[in-house]
Amino acid sequence: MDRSPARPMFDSDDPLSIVLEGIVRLGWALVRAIGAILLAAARNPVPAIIVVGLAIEGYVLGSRFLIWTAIGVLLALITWRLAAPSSFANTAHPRLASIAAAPWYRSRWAKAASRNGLVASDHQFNGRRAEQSRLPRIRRVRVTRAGVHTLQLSLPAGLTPSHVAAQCDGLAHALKCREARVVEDRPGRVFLELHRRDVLAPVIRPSPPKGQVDLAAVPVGRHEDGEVWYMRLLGTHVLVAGATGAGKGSVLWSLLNGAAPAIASGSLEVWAIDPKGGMELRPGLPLFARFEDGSAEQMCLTLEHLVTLKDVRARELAELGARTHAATPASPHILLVVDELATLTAFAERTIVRRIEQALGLLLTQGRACGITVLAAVQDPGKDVVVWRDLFPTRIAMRLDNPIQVDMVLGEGARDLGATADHISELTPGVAYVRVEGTRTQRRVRASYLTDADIAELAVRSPRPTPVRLAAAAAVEGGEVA
Ligand SMILES: Nc1ncnc2c1ncn2[C@@H]1O[C@H](COP(=O)(O)OP(=O)(O)OP(=O)(O)O)[C@@H](O)[C@H]1O
Repeated sequence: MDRSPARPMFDSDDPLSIVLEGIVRLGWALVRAIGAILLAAARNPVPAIIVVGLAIEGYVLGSRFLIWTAIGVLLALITWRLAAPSSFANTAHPRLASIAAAPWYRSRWAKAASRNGLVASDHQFNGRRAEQSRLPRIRRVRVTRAGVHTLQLSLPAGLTPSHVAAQCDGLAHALKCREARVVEDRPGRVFLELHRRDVLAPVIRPSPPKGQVDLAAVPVGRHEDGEVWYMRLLGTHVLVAGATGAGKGSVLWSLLNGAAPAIASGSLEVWAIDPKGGMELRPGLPLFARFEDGSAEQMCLTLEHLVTLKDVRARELAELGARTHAATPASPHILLVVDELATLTAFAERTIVRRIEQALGLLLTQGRACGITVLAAVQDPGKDVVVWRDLFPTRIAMRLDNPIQVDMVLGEGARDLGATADHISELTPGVAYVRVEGTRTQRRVRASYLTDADIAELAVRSPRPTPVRLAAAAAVEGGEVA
């Protein structure tokens, strides 16, 4: 659209030409206005139908009926709010809030975007200086049930989601919200999420046990948008990184709580290694098929047993011509939990360290197809741990000490895209950033919190069904079965 200063269409001072030009310009402005109204109606069909309905009613029945209609609608909404507050909060409130918020954001957007430098300009075009610049355009404003305001933006050529992400701080201040974050949409579009309050501030209670659990989506907490945070266990390994007190334990216990029906039915077997002397994991002993909190050598043996089991499974799969393991009670999916990866090798002799590293490397590189998932927690994602990082497809960044650690955990550029794990408050343990599978999008989440009593109840409710049935492991350890 050319917004350059008006140039005369007719090169003449003839009054008739001037009048004709005025008529053409007026006609064109009218066509554009009608087009804009139709486009707005197509994008917002419900408000458009309401406005058209009210206009017809006002025309046919007179303005008094319009007033009565408005009063009727207001009373109906108040009755709905009082009689069924949760249905109102889930259905009507987000829509009404979206309608109310849209004009506010549209009126402030141009100033907020241009003052934060979100402008695409043609510096030179065909040897001429460009005459215009463009801002991202708001396509839609939506308020979610959790109260997150989301602006869907169209990006002009020359701007990318990274440009918007880099200006999140400035946009948050300009649009009077606590935090702004970018979520990628399709090419040329992004969602700008505006968080007015921290919806993850209240402690989240664990979800009640379900009859069946899908190991591809185990509930562990809540997303910032109010949805359940599901974690995949099948076909992945999980790295949970966070400073001391960040709440790594709550991710682990929430996962075990969510997966409890599978543990009780025998389709998931949990092997636990607690190098910190069993302080974290020992309360869950009845859940574990194998538990080790002794010497580094014993922990090393446990890892090597699992490697042997992996080899047995790999051979069986090869004989069957299958490429991935299907969990059954006879051959369950195995979750190996290591509570502190760095401590595992910190105080061990060099030969043990080498054996541990070799076993862990084999499990991380070959375990997934054989139905083995490694979940490891680390306090410091420094040099020692970062070598393993790329072998963990699922990574969770809890409260970390500095921005460099955020990129160490989530990958290069994650901090710039909005994963501000170094800003997580010490008052909100369990809060973390996770990457959405298959995308560069990061989401803020919080794990549910199981008290000591909840953990004790979980251990009684969902113990493992039988002792470990690992012939291969027994062979390595001379017949010993945990
Ligand atoms: N999801 C949560 N919601 C609310 N409070 C939590 C949550 N997770 C942990 N906490 C609180 O924070 C404290 C520290 O949590 P936790 O021990 O799990 O941290 P950690 O990261 O495992 O620390 P460390 O590495 O030192 O063991 C807990 O005692 C608990 O009071």
